[in-house]
Amino acid sequence: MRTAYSVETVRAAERRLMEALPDGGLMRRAAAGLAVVCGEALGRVYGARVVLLVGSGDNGGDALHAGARLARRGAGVTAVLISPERAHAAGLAALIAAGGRTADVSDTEVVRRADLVVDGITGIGGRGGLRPEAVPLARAAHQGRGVVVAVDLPSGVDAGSGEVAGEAVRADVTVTFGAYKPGLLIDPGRGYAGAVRLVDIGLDLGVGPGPEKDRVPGHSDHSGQAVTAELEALQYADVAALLPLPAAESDKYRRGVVGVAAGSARYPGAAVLAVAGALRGGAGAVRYSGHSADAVIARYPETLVSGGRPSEAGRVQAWVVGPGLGNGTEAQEALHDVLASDVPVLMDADALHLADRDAVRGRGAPTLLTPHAGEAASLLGSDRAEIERERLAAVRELASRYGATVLLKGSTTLIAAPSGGPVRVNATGTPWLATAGAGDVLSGLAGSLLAAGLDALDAGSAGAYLHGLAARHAADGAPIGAHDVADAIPVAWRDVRAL
Ligand SMILES: NC(=O)C1=CN([C@@H]2O[C@H](COP(=O)(O)OP(=O)(O)OC[C@H]3O[C@@H](n4cnc5c(N)ncnc54)[C@H](OP(=O)(O)O)[C@@H]3O)[C@@H](O)[C@H]2O)[C@@H](O)CC1
Ligand SMILES: Nc1ncnc2c1ncn2[C@@H]1O[C@H](COP(=O)(O)OP(=O)(O)O)[C@@H](O)[C@H]1O
Ligand SMILES: [K+]
Repeated sequence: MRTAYSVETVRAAERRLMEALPDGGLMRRAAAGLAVVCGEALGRVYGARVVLLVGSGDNGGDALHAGARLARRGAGVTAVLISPERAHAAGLAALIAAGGRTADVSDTEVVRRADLVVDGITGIGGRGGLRPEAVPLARAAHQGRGVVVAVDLPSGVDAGSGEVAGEAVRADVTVTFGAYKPGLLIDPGRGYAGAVRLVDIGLDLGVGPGPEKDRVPGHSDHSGQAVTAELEALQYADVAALLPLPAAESDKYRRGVVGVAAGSARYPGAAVLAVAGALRGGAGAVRYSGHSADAVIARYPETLVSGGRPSEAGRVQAWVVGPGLGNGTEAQEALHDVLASDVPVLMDADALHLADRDAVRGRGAPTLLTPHAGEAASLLGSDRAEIERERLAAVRELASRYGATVLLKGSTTLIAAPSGGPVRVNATGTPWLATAGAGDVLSGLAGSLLAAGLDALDAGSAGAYLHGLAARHAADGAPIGAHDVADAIPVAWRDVRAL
């Protein structure tokens, strides 16, 4: 499990550690790790042209100390000081003592010519996008020939949310200290970070190795304070441990039956795609209820179809409702039946528009909502752009309002439980997944995992993981249709289980 912590949590852990270390000791650790990654990025340090973009806080101090190390190894190091009078004094002295020099903030040419640009404008203390004086430097770094290494996080990215208000540095590599920050894992910030390298500076966040310990919410650190991760990203091994596997005594019913209430005369394809996902999600059988039975059977003859209402379809262990359902009376009846059932329900697409909030909140069994940003915006009375800017806040707000687990789709997929706790983030997707019907496949897949017995948070996050991985396998650099994603789900399972 990869975890990210809030800025407040990281700062508190830093304070505790700083008290135990000599003055400047923590920054020297950070700078040493940063210099190692810079050296790797350069390949050959001796004779390289290194430019440091130095802001007025400790982030600039890290850059200056790392620059001093590179200068001692024979690099030509120039520090562009954005506020010369406020630059980190000890860092600047170390750089000058090591033979480095300074340049004026207007000198974008030196940035353009550098082999390596180290972005130390702002770290976790940054607020808002880059200020105007820093923008030309960030642009020059992007346009120049050198590799860009961001210190702690790309300047201009909000550490807590990934929001980018205005411009931000585009890094090839980000060297982050002590713990991942949410802004490195959530778009748009994630898109600015490049490859993220975590440097251990000895912070104690109460996090041990292995997924079990990481998963304990409110795990206690040395000071006795509860430390809860802000975000969790499942890794291969975590997903492998969650996947339902048939045992010797399994039969199709014991593996779980998933019901799919989807499709309409107008949108039969959505039913076919949801069933396609459901058949590959680990349930032993898929029941289909609705008006697209002929289309479903034609493509997937193994489906148990019924043309009546979901309440007449027979026993299932979880329902998927919504894709292509439409909004007529029959759609409302189907949704009513499904919500009245005592099994977990995944609601997607039209079901999200039709559902009454109190009906969802009042359910005894778990509910998983899977909106994309547009659907989330209409549920929250907001607009799509705002949801995409502040995904973390949006998914938490929805989970709390609906008393349900919410999976917010998009370039970054986030899954939040109604009880709070760490939000899951999934990064296996690819922009090739932005294709019509891909969400229908996900709803079937995650619903099938629910029917097989996973809880809503695990079903959503393991489903999103497999879905993204399947898309990567299917696309492999070329456009794909949603059915290709469904076809590649077994490849993704094998990939995860191969560990
Ligand atoms: N704490 C520790 O133990 C350790 C911390 N470490 C390092 O310290 C970093 C945190 O340092 P920090 O707290 O000094 O804040 P930092 O990120 O440098 O930025 C604040 C400065 O930037 C300015 N500024 C703000 N917004 C801006 C904007 N949009 N555009 C431009 N400028 C802006 C703001 O100026 P002001 O608002 O006062 O005018 C203020 O002066 C952390 O990320 C890590 O790298 C490591 O060494 C490990 C040990
Ligand atoms: N830029 C992107 N990068 C990665 N995944 C994406 C991107 N855009 C969309 N997706 C994923 O593609 C799927 C699209 O689902 P959705 O928006 O519901 O489409 P549809 O309604 O056509 O099925 C979701 O799983 C979403 O997370
Ligand atoms: K930075």
